[in-house]
Amino acid sequence: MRIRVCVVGRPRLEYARLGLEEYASRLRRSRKFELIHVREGTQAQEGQRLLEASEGFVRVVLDERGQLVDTLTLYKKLSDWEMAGEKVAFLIGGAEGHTEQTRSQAHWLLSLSRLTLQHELALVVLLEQLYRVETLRRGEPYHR
Ligand SMILES: C[S@@+](CC[C@H](N)C(=O)[O-])C[C@H]1O[C@@H](n2cnc3c(N)ncnc32)[C@H](O)[C@@H]1O
Repeated sequence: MRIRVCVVGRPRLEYARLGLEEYASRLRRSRKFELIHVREGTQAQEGQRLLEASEGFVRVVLDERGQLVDTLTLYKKLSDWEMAGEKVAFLIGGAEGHTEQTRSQAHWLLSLSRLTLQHELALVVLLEQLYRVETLRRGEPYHR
């Protein structure tokens, strides 16, 4: 299945760049995985760019107000979409977060925690979870 992660701007924090490279390279080994950086701008412009970058994909909008799930539920959701032949895009907002317009276009609003995370940190957490799901799919003993 094709997985696309769309994020506002490029990571500036060193630790985020390292985490991102680590999990993105692990994911690319076995998945059609793409990371799209959209240009920063006003909140509305960023929202529009995220929507354009995820056109034709099932949209999972990352937002602290979203549904809190465990890793196995995320795995099940992705497996169901894979069986249905869908491609899935995860959208991470910029410093101001998502607009109501972006949230209204979500197939699923997903929360990683009730805490507000800096968006580069949210990106690293998301990629680690996608990698974790990938190891479950391959039957590897990473998730415990
Ligand atoms: C700094 S946060 C934006 C905070 C903003 N005040 C808001 O209300 O959304 C930037 C982005 O990181 C992601 N993010 C931060 N915390 C998150 C969380 N707990 N769960 C899911 N995504 C989160 C979201 O995509 C969010 O749009």
